[in-house]
Amino acid sequence: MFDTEFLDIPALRGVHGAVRLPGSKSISNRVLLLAALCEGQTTVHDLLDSDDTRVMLDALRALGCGVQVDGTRAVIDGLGGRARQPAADLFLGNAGTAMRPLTAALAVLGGDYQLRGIPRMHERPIGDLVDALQALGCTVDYLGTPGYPPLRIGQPQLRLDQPIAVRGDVSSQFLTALLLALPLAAGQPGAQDIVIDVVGELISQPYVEITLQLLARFGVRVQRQGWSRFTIPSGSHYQSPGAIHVEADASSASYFIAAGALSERAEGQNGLQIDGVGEDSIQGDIRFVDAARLMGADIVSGPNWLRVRRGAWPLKAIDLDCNHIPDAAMTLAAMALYADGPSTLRNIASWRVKETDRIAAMATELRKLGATVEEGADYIRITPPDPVTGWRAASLHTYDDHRMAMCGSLAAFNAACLPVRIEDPRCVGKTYPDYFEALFAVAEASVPVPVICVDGPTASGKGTLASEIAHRLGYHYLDSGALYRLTGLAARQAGLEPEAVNEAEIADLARALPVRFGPGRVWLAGAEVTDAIRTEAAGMDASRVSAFPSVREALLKLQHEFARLPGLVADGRDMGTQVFPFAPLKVFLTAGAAQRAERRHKQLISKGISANIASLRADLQARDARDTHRAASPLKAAQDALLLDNSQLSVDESVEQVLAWWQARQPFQASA
Ligand SMILES: Nc1ncnc2c1ncn2[C@@H]1O[C@H](COP(=O)(O)OP(=O)(O)O)[C@@H](O)[C@H]1O
Ligand SMILES: Nc1ccn([C@@H]2O[C@H](COP(=O)(O)OP(=O)(O)O)[C@@H](O)[C@H]2O)c(=O)n1
Repeated sequence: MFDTEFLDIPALRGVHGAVRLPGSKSISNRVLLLAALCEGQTTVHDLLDSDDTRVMLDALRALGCGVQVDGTRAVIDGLGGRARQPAADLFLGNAGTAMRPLTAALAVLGGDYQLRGIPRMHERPIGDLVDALQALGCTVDYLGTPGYPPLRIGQPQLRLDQPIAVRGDVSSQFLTALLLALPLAAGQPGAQDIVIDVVGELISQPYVEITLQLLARFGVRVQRQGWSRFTIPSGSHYQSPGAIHVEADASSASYFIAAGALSERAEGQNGLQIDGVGEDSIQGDIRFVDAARLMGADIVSGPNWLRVRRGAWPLKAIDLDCNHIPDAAMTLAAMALYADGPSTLRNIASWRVKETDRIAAMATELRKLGATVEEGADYIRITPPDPVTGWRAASLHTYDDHRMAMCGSLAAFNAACLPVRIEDPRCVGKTYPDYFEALFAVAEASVPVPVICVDGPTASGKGTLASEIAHRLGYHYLDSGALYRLTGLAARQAGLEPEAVNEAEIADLARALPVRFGPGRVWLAGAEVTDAIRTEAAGMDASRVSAFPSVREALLKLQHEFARLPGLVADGRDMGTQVFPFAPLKVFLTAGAAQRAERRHKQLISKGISANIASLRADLQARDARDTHRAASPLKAAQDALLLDNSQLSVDESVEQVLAWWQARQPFQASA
């Protein structure tokens, strides 16, 4: 997951290959609650691992439920219709799929519970559900603003002989919450059939359909008359199905369907394969496929998969009632940027009460990209920018809303080849923590991937600076010196002295270096050598093998492979002069020999290695001399490099300076 302040996505040409989607949020949280309420143990496979599911799991633990999670597999010991903890204070973040059904289930079970979330959760209405629960005898009180969480739940005096009325035109989650909770009462001795009447037109019916299907999996068959009356038969009770698989998330699929439809078609490529969900999915958002087809996407489907590529181009503008796909419809708004005229998405009033006011947010951000946007109480109309001259490089605010961030990434497919900045990319953690990684794994940039080079003499702080810049930008990091150190070590292991007579053999080793990098660690031929390549002797060997032109040539391809989306920071001696000569920012980092010797001394002492400053200084000057005077790629500043002497600067000051240089070269307007 990208944990950076912002993420810059270079312009993208297309996507190809295959992507496997994470589990559905709606199904995951419903299944977790049902598994907790039922009798027996349930193993949940392919569970989504995200902020919202973590919130639900924590709540279930707080209620005394046995919960074991191992990646995407969870084993839940059902409570058998009783909360084991009669009192609890539950923090539910911004997860509507946890707040609503837990409120209903706990209100029906009774106890002393408080349910709260982040400030935005306290602005999301829940009054219609509370009204319905109070009418049937539950005790639910507001702890803050009436009509909104936080809530306090007490003991109920249930009256279930009359039909229960619930509004269906604000959020279908209220009905879902009651449908999940009331079977807990239907199984009690002497209980009658429980009838729920929906007041107003029920929106988001497909989500209710998911609820009904999952209830059936847990042994409760609800009878439905149209979409207005639901009957839970007396005697219903929850029974574990033993094991259950969560389908991949159809809403998450929408971003890749859109990306496939926006991709330039290339010879020999067969579009993007999306695994984990097919057109026969039980999730309502799969109907996004039809909407994407209306806009021109070329989509085929099989059991549990979809394949997408560009069909009509530009996309066709649409005028569509999106009530049946409220979440995925946001993706249509992003696709509308590429249409042949204005597109109107209607009947989307529910957008206003989601993670943020999504109509207002979408209008503001699409305007920044150059679109003309009209918004109404329950619709949005988007006129796309001129494909070549109308686009702007925008820094998109994401409102702590995962879908705003994922939709924003689709702006990177613009033909003007402008990058797009996504602020707070971490917000995708709500439903799809690895969204950007998944996108970058299948995406191809339409411009060279941005590279920042940091070259300079030994112990000037290149590694420290470059890895911190990479961390701050979410870029990959290449420690090119490590490749020479690895080559030196591989030569030693093969019994080869780093001398000219062995150059050809050492170059052969370098060409097929069996190396693997992990965060802060490195392996050579399967054995970890993170520390072994850091000794001064290994540094000296590295310096010697690096003087051989054929070794440098052999390592070139490997170094180029590090330049992957979204970008790279590379440190070494010749990053800016030889390896990445077209890099948009080159920094030549220096510091006085005395300071460098002192830093290296401190670094070694802190690792428990004894060292002498005078001999370190002599060594580094010898290394400087060899690196500077060798014929092959000598150490020197590229002509267009910016010089940074950090003798008197702290690490932070150096980092801020380089970030400021980088920002100054970006085309983004600051976000208001
Ligand atoms: N600007 C700086 N001020 C003070 N110490 C620094 C600075 N930059 C790096 N250092 C320290 O100097 C040591 C050597 O830095 P390193 O990044 O390993 O250098 P290089 O990669 O250039 O050989 C490290 O212990 C690091 O913390
Ligand atoms: N791009 C690079 C990186 C390192 N090197 C060589 O490899 C040796 C080890 O690199 P390093 O970056 O780990 O070394 P230090 O700067 O930490 O001493 C250096 O002394 C250079 O001689 C190179 O020639 N070209």
